[in-house]
Amino acid sequence: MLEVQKLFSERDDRVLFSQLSFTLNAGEIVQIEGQNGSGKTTLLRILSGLSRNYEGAIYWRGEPVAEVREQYCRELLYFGHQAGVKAVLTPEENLRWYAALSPLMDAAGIMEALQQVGLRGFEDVPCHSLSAGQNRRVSLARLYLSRAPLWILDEPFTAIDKRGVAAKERLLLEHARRGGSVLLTTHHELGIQGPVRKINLDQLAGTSV
Ligand SMILES: Nc1ncnc2c1ncn2[C@@H]1O[C@H](COP(=O)(O)OP(=O)(O)OP(=O)(O)O)[C@@H](O)[C@H]1O
Repeated sequence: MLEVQKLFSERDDRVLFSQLSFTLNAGEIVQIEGQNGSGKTTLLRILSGLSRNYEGAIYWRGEPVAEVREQYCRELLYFGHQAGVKAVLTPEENLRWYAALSPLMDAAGIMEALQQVGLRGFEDVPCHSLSAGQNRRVSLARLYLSRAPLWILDEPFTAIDKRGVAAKERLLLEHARRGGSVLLTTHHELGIQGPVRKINLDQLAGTSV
């Protein structure tokens, strides 16, 4: 589904990765590993179309991403470092806003999604009154609503407690079993028993995998 060829990126004259090539297939979960500052977020931002700071080629369903950008963005769910939640809105309003932006979000499932992330009872509370972990949970609730085939998730488990992490890991596995693909970074050791492939930027920058 997603193919990366000979990707090169540098920051402040420091090469983060070069000649980085890999494929993310349907039904696969790929974890990008690497030490702090190795370029994981940079890579995910490039693949999400948020950064053009790269050389190399990115293909979506066999087509250069630049030529199918609209379709690619529609089929992509990106979860970044920031919770991406509007503080003045409630959890329910935030999810309705997301659903209005994406045709691949199931607005009818919002209350169930809030239940799944443990936020029933908080649906009407402005997000500025919620904790950091609860705000991350509002954003993570999008995973329960999304029918986007490609999930790119940057540190999705930050500030999430153990039970929450286990539930999200199950969700990633279900997504892969339905034929979806997941590309994620996490410093947390994944407990997923399934199709997880790892790419270590420390070891593999400059090579093909
Ligand atoms: N806004 C920025 N301006 C300039 N350089 C930056 C910026 N953000 C990151 N960098 C540089 O790019 C490099 C890669 O950063 P990146 O955030 O991709 O690393 P990471 O592997 O995700 O790190 P972490 O595990 O700490 O989240 C870092 O060494 C940093 O010096």
